[in-house]
Amino acid sequence: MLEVKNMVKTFFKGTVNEKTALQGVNLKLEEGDFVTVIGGNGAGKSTLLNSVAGVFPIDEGEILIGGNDVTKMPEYKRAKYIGRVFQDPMVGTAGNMQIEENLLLALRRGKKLGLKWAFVPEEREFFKERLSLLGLGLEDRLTARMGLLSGGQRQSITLLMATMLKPELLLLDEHTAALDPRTAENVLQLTDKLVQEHNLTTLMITHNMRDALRFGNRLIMMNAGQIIFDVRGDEKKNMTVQDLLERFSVAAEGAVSDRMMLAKD
Ligand SMILES: Nc1ncnc2c1ncn2[C@@H]1O[C@H](COP(=O)(O)OP(=O)(O)OP(=O)(O)O)[C@@H](O)[C@H]1O
Repeated sequence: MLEVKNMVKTFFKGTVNEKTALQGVNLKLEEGDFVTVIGGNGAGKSTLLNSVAGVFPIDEGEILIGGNDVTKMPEYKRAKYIGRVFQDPMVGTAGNMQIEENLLLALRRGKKLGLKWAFVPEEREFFKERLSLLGLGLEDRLTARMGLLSGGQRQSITLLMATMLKPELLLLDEHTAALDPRTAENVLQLTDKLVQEHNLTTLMITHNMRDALRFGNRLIMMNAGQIIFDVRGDEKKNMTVQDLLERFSVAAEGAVSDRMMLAKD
């Protein structure tokens, strides 16, 4: 589903600010793998997701999504394979458009919309059905402006949109970090439900080690642009936050970031 081979990314190459953010990353995800990604600040987690999404070109290596070599494919073309949700709830949806218009955009992704915003009745029914999954009563507010909704409501709709046409790959970059704890938990539960329901291959960055252990079938830990730990299945299930911290301090010579420590409980 996703294969990353020897990926290298250096920012500001040849200048005093040169920074190698990814130092030969290799990663292979099987269909339905739900992988949580942890690591300290500046470890390269976002750069990994951004490189896969094609936000910038990589310096070395190869990226294959669903068997297609996308290494040199521009971001807008790669978008047909990828669903993304970012940290900022304002980014994934258009605030000045209605809920149903946003959903229609997601449903017709990659197709020409034409001049008319003609809804087929079945599409409205489908949107209502999908929105009712959220348990937020939004199925009765199809024509409400997205900008009027709370961060959690917007992030939930962004998730629905990102998964509406089953993507080959779902990329979640700390998508609950800007939400209050209760809302974050609801959005995480929704994420898990959608990932299981559609058997989505998923990479989810989180700073919360408990969440990294609770969700997904596999966990990778990054440090200094490399994957330093990759654990799955029962071994992951049986791990504790303390085990993770120990792994991290051994591999990263004690460089456990403050945010990771804070996210311990
Ligand atoms: N667009 C960019 N331009 C320049 N440098 C960048 C850019 N994106 C990331 N970097 C640098 O690359 C390194 C890795 O950053 P990245 O954002 O991938 O880390 P991260 O693990 O996601 O960290 P955090 O948890 O703090 O978000 C850092 O040194 C960062 O400053």
